[in-house]
Amino acid sequence: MEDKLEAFQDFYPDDYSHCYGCGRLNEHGMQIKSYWDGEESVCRIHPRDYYTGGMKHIVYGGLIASLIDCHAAGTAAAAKIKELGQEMTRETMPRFVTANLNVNFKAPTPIGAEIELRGKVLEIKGRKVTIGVDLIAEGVVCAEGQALMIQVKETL
Ligand SMILES: CCCCCCCCCCCCCC(=O)SCCNC(=O)CCNC(=O)[C@H](O)C(C)(C)COP(=O)(O)OP(=O)(O)OC[C@H]1O[C@@H](n2cnc3c(N)ncnc32)[C@H](O)[C@@H]1OP(=O)(O)O
Repeated sequence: MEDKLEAFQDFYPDDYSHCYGCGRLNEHGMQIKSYWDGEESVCRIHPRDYYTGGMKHIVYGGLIASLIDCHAAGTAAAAKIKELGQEMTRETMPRFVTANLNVNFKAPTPIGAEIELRGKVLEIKGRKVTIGVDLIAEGVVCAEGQALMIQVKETL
């Protein structure tokens, strides 16, 4: 039976599905899944309890940056295809890589809590898409990120 395609990352073709953060074919990765929620994108994940950042009860900052990065990459692809007025398919989905990523760590992110990432499309300018992402745990915005994503030329 064919897999149910729903999340942005499910539309990445196999060759582009090995990312540690979002590749559905990376069995050791986080395999995050991002979706539209109105004009925003959303991703929810429960990081394993060994992703600790120094102290046992907080999440490692590098993981936080990875989550923001990969959610922004998926949101950029979904936003671009929406701008083009096309449907997401494995044939049409554009691929984006990170050119620049900034993260402000605002509060410790508790281990064990569900993390919600909420993405906003800030700008689409040709191949360049800028995404803002809030990382929220237990109702607190623990980190804010902004990513400049560039569309891979072969997928233009
Ligand atoms: C090939 C990789 C495949 C990945 C598949 C992903 C699948 C999904 C997985 C998701 C993975 C999750 C995410 C990950 O982890 S992705 C992994 C981490 N990221 C990378 O490894 C990317 C490495 N960098 C590159 O490959 C190239 O530099 C890219 C492709 C980004 C651009 O090189 P390219 O030759 O294509 O384009 P260009 O140089 O003509 O620039 C074009 C425009 O962009 C502007 N600009 C460029 N850089 C910057 C900057 N730092 N700040 C501000 N602006 C910048 C530039 O001024 C120009 O603007 P304009 O003059 O047009 O106005």
